[in-house]
Formats: sequence, structure tokens, C-alpha cells
Amino acid sequence: MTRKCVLATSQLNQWCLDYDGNRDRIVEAIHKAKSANASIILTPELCIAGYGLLDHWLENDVYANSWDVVAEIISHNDCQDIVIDLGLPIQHRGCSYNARVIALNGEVLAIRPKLDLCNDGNFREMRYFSPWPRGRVEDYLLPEVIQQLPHGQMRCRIGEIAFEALDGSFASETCEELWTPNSPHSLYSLAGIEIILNSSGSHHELRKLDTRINLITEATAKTGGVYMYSNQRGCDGDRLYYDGCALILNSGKVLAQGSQFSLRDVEVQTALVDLDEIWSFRTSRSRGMQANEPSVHKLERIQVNFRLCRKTLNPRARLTEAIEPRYHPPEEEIALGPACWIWDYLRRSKAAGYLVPLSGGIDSCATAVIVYSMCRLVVSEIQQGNEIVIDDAERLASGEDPRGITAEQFCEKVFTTVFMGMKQQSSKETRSRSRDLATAIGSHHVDTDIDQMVESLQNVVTGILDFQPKFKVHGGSVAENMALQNFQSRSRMVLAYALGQLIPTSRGGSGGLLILGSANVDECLRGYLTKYDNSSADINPIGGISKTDLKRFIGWAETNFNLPILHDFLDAVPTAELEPITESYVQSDEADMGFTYDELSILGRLRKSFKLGMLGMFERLVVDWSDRPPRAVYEKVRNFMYYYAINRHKMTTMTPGLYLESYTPDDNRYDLRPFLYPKFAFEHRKIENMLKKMEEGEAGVANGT
Ligand SMILES: Nc1ncnc2c1ncn2[C@@H]1O[C@H](COP(=O)(O)OP(=O)(O)OC[C@H]2O[C@@H]([n+]3cccc(C(=O)O)c3)[C@H](O)[C@@H]2O)[C@@H](O)[C@H]1O
Ligand SMILES: Nc1ncnc2c1ncn2[C@@H]1O[C@H](COP(=O)(O)OP(=O)(O)OP(=O)(O)O)[C@@H](O)[C@H]1O
Ligand SMILES: NC(=O)CC[C@H](N)C(=O)O
Repeated sequence: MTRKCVLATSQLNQWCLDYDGNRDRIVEAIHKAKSANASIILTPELCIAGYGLLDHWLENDVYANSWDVVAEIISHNDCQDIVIDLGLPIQHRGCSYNARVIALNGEVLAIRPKLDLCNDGNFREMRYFSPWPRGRVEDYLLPEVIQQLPHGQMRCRIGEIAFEALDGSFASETCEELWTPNSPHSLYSLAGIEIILNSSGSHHELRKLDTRINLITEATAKTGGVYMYSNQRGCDGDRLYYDGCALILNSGKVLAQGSQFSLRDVEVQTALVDLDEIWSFRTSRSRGMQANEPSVHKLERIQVNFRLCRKTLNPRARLTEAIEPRYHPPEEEIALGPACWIWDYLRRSKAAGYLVPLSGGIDSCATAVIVYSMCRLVVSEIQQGNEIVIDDAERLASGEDPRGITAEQFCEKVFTTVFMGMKQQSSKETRSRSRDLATAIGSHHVDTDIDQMVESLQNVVTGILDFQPKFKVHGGSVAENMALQNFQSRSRMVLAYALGQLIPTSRGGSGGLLILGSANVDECLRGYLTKYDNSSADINPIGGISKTDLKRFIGWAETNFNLPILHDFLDAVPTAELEPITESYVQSDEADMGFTYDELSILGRLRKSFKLGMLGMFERLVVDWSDRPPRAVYEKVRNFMYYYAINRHKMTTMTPGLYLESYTPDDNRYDLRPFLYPKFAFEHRKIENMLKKMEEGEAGVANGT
């Protein structure tokens, strides 16, 4: 005898507060699962309202609306005869919980609130929800909308509960619970539970997927049993891209894996498993001894009068075989994650397209290539007949049928790039690199100069002050030199917004373009940007990426997107081109900053970690940069911290950027450090004392004393 059953998990592109859309996507997933003969379907964390509601979780409406949607789903014709595990917020006895409703045939079997809330980095669950105490189970009074369903059900159990169906058992754990040292799945496994359902709201970070898959693989390789993982996908209205990747594992082996980056709103993964195999995996004596601990037997179980192993299954059907998990290299993650995020943003904001001020440097080039990547994904989905993408693309193509369109043609419709040069400052190379990139990706390109704008501003200022500022190369002071540079960079921002507002109309369409920013993390931390220049935009797909990773991405795209022009961007010397080019002087970013980009990435990484103050940074780098004299290391740290401190105020105005690492500098949502700093005199004194001892020690070694 075997106990074969089909299990289904899902990844859904939910949108915060889009109750109707979210419900329809959940019902579609349930329909797909049933068509595959599944007996359980798992959905993402808090998927009824969307995971990233943030302070909306404080509104009463959200709780009531979520129950309305539960009632609609569990009484829907397509949602019968299958166990449904749904994510929603719950109010109970004066507290709010992040919870799951487990339902079957129009009845709520129980509610399972989250035990370990996620409160690190950008997660703020403790601001809205209380963690549910382990082991507690009590009665829950169901809302009227459920009481009025045909079952007339008044109450259900709420708490840490497992379920025993007629031929198999299952229990839920929610996202962060998997990431904690004492995960509940260990207890459930010792209690003999065969299927764990993990419903998640987990966002994409570069190089994170292997941590997620390793956690599940190690957990199930040790405990045995099936582990199902469901995750939200897409941009649900904020700075995160949730990266799906729904999984089904059995005892350490991956059976099914959903895509991590795709424009599909609903994806369902299924696997045919034999629950009897789990028993053969769990025969060790040491496990048996632990399973007899009294704590294991306290787990409350709900009896479910339902068979997971459907009689209609073909007895000769093959069990799902193990596969190798798929990981994208980080370069490809940059190409795909931000591209999916900006597609959701574009279709949901109903804007007419994007505009990128293209300078001929790496950062704006990377942003432009991400938009091109979005166009490639859209065209590929159109070719595969994705009706939702076709509808959105049709709107963006001013009503033209997008079937048969190429990525470059679509790019021309939705994407404008603008080179805004200055006659004395801009080189031929940056202008032609920008134009050549635009031609290669197909963007609608504007090549213009801003001399007139800048001169007008300069004339107004000169008139007011009765003073003519000069560049450094013409004998001007530091303040004059800086002001003249900032006239240009801030004028570009004004022109970018003016063009963004009018380009669609001037081309016979309507609406406005969203301006994409392209400030990278390292330059932000150093403050190497002008406040309210093109670093200020509507959204920034590369706001969470370091310069080093961006360069690797451009190298990857050169080959994988067949864009030879990208090689020229990699070879170019980074320059802001804000000072006049003379026979003997060309401005250089690295000379201006006082750091190479590699040094900046290292210093920036230490600042991003939140763990080290100035002293800690010095102590770390004096070891890592052991080939440099300690005083030279100190100078780098001291200068970096000087610029960090005087420029930190700029971070309060950073463009909302996609979080792609466990850090972004933008708008103090992630980085809650202040923006006005003293001069670190205390730290300087301390490090000077340390240096004195180090230098005396080194001199002593050199003298042999
Ligand atoms: N403590 C404080 N709290 C709040 N605001 C403060 C402030 N201190 C200055 N400010 C404000 O900030 C202004 C100064 O900041 P800002 O206007 O940005 O100007 P600032 O930082 O002085 O200069 C811009 C810097 O960015 C560099 N840059 C510009 C453009 C492109 C690139 C490139 O990446 O290639 C580099 C440029 O070389 C220069 O080092 C002040 O005029 C004042 O309004
Ligand atoms: N000549 C230009 N034409 C159009 N946009 C420009 C120009 N110069 C700068 N920008 C815009 O302003 C942003 C900030 O300029 P900055 O010189 O700081 O760029 P950067 O940090 O060197 O990066 P990039 O590699 O994009 O040049 C650029 O990313 C770009 O979007
Ligand atoms: N929603 C959560 O609990 C997130 C948990 C976990 N840190 C993750 O990123 O997947």
C-alpha cells in the first residue's frame, strides 16, 4: 500500500489592498491546483491584503475586508474539496496577528497565527502584530461574514495546531519561523506530522535564494517529511521585489521549484508524493527517543474528515522525481529582479513609460539596460500568449496590438533616454556612447544640450549677487567651482521632469513618463552626488546595488543581451563632466572623491553593516589592508567618515530605490541613522592613540628592540 497524494503550492503577484485582484489570483491558483488533482493548496503570507501593507496593518478595515475575501474564497465553487491554507491578518482579544486560515469545503478548520515575527532590516512586523505564544490554543469567535455561510460556523480553534486528515497529517509554519534557530517544524516532525506548509512574504536580495533553499533542504534532510513553500511575487506597492520561487521538497530533495523572476501573476507548483516514504525516512532510534519527549505530545491536533490521497489518482502515476535547484548568478539576478519590479510599477502606476537621463557612464547605462531587460521579458511573455501582459503592453503601445513586436520596438514605445550635454564639459565619447546604447536597445533617444538653461541660471545668480562665479580651472574658489557644477546637474533634473511630462503628448500619446534615478549605494554613502540633481527621481532600480555589482552586471549583459556597446562603458574612465575639459585637465570621479571605486565599495560595505562605528572600521581595515601603513588606512577611514557625515542629509532625499541587498540608504526607512553629525573628535583622538602604539611597535620591530 502506498499513500500517494498531489500537493500544490503557489506564487502570486499580489498588490497591497487590491482585494478583488488578490482574490481572483488566489481562486485561479486553487483552480489550477484542483485541475492537477491536488488535495492541499498553499498560498503566500498575508496574501489576501498583500504582504507589504506596512502602516495599513493598523487600520481596522483591513481585518474586516480580509474576512470578507476569505468568505468569498471558501464558498467559491472552484474552491471546494481541497484544503486551502490562506494568509490574512487576524484581530483576537485586543491583539493583531499575522495568521493563516486553514479551510475546507466552506468551513474554517482552524487559525494558525505566526509565532516568530520578522523585525530585521526592512521588516517591521512587531510594529503591527503580536507574536503568538508557542503552544497556546484557544477558541476564536468567527466574524459574522463567516457565521452567515451555509455551515453557520460560530467558532474555531486558534493557535499552534496540527491537522490530522484521514490518511495524512500537516501543519503550517509562517516565513520567519523557518529562519529561526528553534523552528516549529522540528517539533511538528517529531510529532509525526508529514507535511509542513510554509507561507512566506520573502523579498529578493542578491545571493539570498541559496540561503532559503539550504534552510529547507537541511531542515527536511534532518527531520524527513514534505516541506511546501509559497511566496509572494512582484512589486506589491513598495521598495521590495518578492521573488516567488515556490518550492516542494521531500526529505532533503527538491521536487518542484517555481520561477524566481517572471511576469506571470499566478504560478502553481505541484508534486506527487508518497507519504509512506516519509515513515521509512524516520526510522532512526535517536529520532524515536526525541519523539517521546512530553513536549512533543502537547501539540494540539484537529481531526479533518478528508482524504489527502485521492481515490481518483492513477495508481500507476510516477512520483515526482528530484531536481537540481536553479540559481541565477548575481548578474542575472540584477538583470531580471529590477526588470520585473519596474514592470509591475509601470503597469500598476498607469504611467506612459520611463525616462532615463543617460550620461555615458556606468550607472545610467545600467538603469537603461534594466529597462531593456524589462522589454525583453514583456516581449517573451507576449510571444507565449500571456493575456495580462498583452493587455498592459497594448495600453503602453497606445492601443496597437503588441503581438509580433520586438523588444527594441517595444522599448521605443515605452522608454526615452536623454543626453543633456554641455558644450565645454561633455566629451564626444560620452555623447556617442549614450547614442549608441540607445540605438542598440531601441530607446527613443533625445540628444540635447543644456548650455542655455545653465547660462540663464548663471545670469540670474550673477545679476542678483553682482558677482561672476568662476570654475577652478579659470581661477575660481572651491565654492564657485562647486556651485557652477551644481547649476548643471540640478538643471538636468528640471529638464528631465519637463521632458517626462510632455514627451508622450508630443509623440501623439498621453500621460507622463516616470523618471528613473541611477544613484548607486556606494556614491550615496560617500555623498558623491548633488542633492536634487538626477539622483532625485521617481524610483531607482539600482538604488540598492554597489558599483562593483553593477559593473559585473554590465559585463554579463554585454554577452547575454548581445550588446557589444556595453564594453565601451566598462572601459570608460568614470567622470561627472561638470568642469570644463582643458588641454591639461579632465575631471575624474576617483580623483574628486579621494577614493577608488574599489576602496569606496569596501568602506561602504562596512557602513552598510550597521555593526561597526568609526573605530571598528579602522580596526577591521588595518587588518584587511595590511599592505598599507596604519596611518594611510586611518586617513581613508577618516576621510570617508568626514564625507559620510557632511553628506548624510542627502540620504533623506534619495529616490525610493528597490531593496536588493540587506541595505539601502534611501529616505531613512531602512537606515535609521541621524543626518546631522559632530566631527568625530573623540574617535579621532582614540585612533591617534592606537596609531601611536602601532607605529612605536613597528619602529621597535624595525630597530630590533
Ligand atoms: N547639514 C546639512 N543639513 C541639511 N542640508 C545641508 C546640510 N549641509 C548642506 N546642506 C545642503 O546641501 C547643499 C550642498 O549639497 P549639494 O547641493 O548636493 O552640493 P555639494 O555636496 O556641495 O556638491 C556636490 C558634490 O557631488 C559631486 N557630484 C556632483 C554631480 C555628479 C557627481 C558624479 O557622481 O559624478 C558628483 C560633486 O563633485 C560634489 O562633490 C547645501 O547647499 C545645503 O543646501
Ligand atoms: N550629460 C548628461 N546627460 C544626461 N544625464 C546626465 C548627464 N550627466 C549626468 N546625468 C544624469 O545624472 C546622474 C548623475 O550624474 P553623475 O555624473 O553623478 O553620474 P555617475 O554617478 O557618474 O553615473 P553615470 O555612470 O550614470 O554617469 C547620471 O546617472 C545621469 O542619469
Ligand atoms: N516575512 C518574513 O517573515 C520574512 C522572513 C525572512 N527573513 C525572509 O526574508 O524570508
